[in-house]
Amino acid sequence: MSTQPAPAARPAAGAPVLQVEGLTCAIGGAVIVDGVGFDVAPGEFVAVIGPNGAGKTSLFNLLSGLLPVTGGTVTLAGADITRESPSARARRGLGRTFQASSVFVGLTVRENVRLAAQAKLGGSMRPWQRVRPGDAAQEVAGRSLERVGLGARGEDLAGALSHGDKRKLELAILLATDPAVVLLDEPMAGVSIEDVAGLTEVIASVHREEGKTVLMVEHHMDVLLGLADRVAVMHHGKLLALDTPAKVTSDPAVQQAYLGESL
Ligand SMILES: Nc1ncnc2c1ncn2[C@@H]1O[C@H](COP(=O)(O)OP(=O)(O)OP(=O)(O)O)[C@@H](O)[C@H]1O
Repeated sequence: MSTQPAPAARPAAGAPVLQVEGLTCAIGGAVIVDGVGFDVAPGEFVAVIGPNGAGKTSLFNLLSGLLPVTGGTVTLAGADITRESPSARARRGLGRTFQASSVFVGLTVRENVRLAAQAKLGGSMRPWQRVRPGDAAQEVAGRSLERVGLGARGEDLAGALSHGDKRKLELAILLATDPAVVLLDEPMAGVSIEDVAGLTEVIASVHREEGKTVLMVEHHMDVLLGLADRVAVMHHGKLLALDTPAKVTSDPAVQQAYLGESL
């Protein structure tokens, strides 16, 4: 394993941090993502919406390298990453959360974050590693937990957290790897109504105060309206619209795509 921390993705001045061109994925005769193209500026917040089965998660899987690209390109900070492995993309600063919760429930909250920090710093992935004073991974873990409002829960088992707090923990794990571009796949999925506002505020502050570029799949437009600079609408694997939340919600083609579902 390399002992050098990977450099964060940094585009040339004025250039997009993420460029997607003609992105296509055909599996077994079905085209699940079809010629999708868009640019994302550094620090921008782009929401990705669309009816069920529209291709939102598949788009994220293509961006993070979990699905094979069969056409088109993905460029991160000027580097063509289309054929790179998920871990190579992560080292370049492309971070990702998943629709389903993915924390180690048998480890403490702090250990979960510390593991990610250790991996980023090029150290061991052993959760039982002895912590020394001034330990960099421990400090990163502490800062990341404070960042998401879990500073007081570090010694609790991750399995004891509420679903909403597990989502915050996933965000802290992601932040510990210091990604430049963050892909959040339905971070509100399964979160109770009471927890949605708190989680929304955490995501907003991470975006606003740390200048992270965020792409977020989300079904609820009310959550997105206050967060997103632009909204990308997927439909049948294609990019149907990409515009401000107000323009997208009043777009007749988008309303037609959502016929029978709430926008
Ligand atoms: N690995 C795969 N192999 C074959 N088909 C797939 C694969 N992954 C996704 N699909 C198909 O691609 C289409 C898009 O799925 P995807 O999960 O990307 O949609 P989505 O917009 O994220 O939906 P939802 O909002 O329900 O999560 C679906 O028809 C799905 O069955």
